[in-house]
Amino acid sequence: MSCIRMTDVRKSYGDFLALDGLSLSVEPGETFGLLGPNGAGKTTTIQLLTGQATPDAGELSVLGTDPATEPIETRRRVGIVPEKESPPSFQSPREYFQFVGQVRDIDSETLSDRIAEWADRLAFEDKLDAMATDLSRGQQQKVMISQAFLHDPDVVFIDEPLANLDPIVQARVKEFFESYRADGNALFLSTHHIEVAEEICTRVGVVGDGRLVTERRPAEMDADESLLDAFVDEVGDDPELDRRETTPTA
Ligand SMILES: Nc1ncnc2c1ncn2[C@@H]1O[C@H](COP(=O)(O)OP(=O)(O)OP(=O)(O)O)[C@@H](O)[C@H]1O
Repeated sequence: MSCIRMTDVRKSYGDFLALDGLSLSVEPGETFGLLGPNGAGKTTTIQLLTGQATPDAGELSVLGTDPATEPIETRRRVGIVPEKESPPSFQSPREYFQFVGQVRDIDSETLSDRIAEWADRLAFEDKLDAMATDLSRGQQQKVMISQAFLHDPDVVFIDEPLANLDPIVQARVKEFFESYRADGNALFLSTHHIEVAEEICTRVGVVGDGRLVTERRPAEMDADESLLDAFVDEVGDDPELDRRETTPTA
């Protein structure tokens, strides 16, 4: 069974058609990357799949749950690192993780082991008890990545997974992603960094015109093919896509 399935999903904001029949699926063991121009609908797609927004039409399924009608059940099963979000400013990372542990029903021994494991993996043990407001952007990103995996979810959604991370931490995150994927879980990433998508994704989809316009498997691409060329060919001349105004019904 697919971990993630979207079929003919449409989503408008007022008159503005953000998704126009988007279909995709992600299987266990995949790292799926979503590429697309600014405003193409990547964040909207993640919001729909994680129960933060509801579609106007179409079908959604995440680990056998429907995020539109069972958002709490979906969020219990997945991890999320949303775009532009930080840990709560007046909590320490440890306090925030304890809160996540309570909401996600993680027993205290397991939780303290996982906090230690993530602080070690991403090298922020010395900041575990600092106020989040005093952390750098990169340190906040480390906390946000860690919280997404604390409850051992089967699918994790991350917007710009390597943003603000130094090269050593990036390497550790990539190594973890690879083992997480290889264990039969799925990662759903959204990024503007084509080289990141090329390096860490097993499959990449390009969104344009509110739909998935092409897909590539980086490992299977010919030496003379590039994801950048595929991206430019499909969406390069149309950054603010003229489809968007839905025709008013008189
Ligand atoms: N709440 C909203 N109200 C109105 N329009 C919205 C809303 N949220 C998103 N949109 C519009 O829907 C389109 C898709 O937005 P979305 O954030 O999904 O794009 P994106 O691919 O994540 O963009 P970026 O790469 O710039 O982050 C954009 O044109 C955006 O302006």
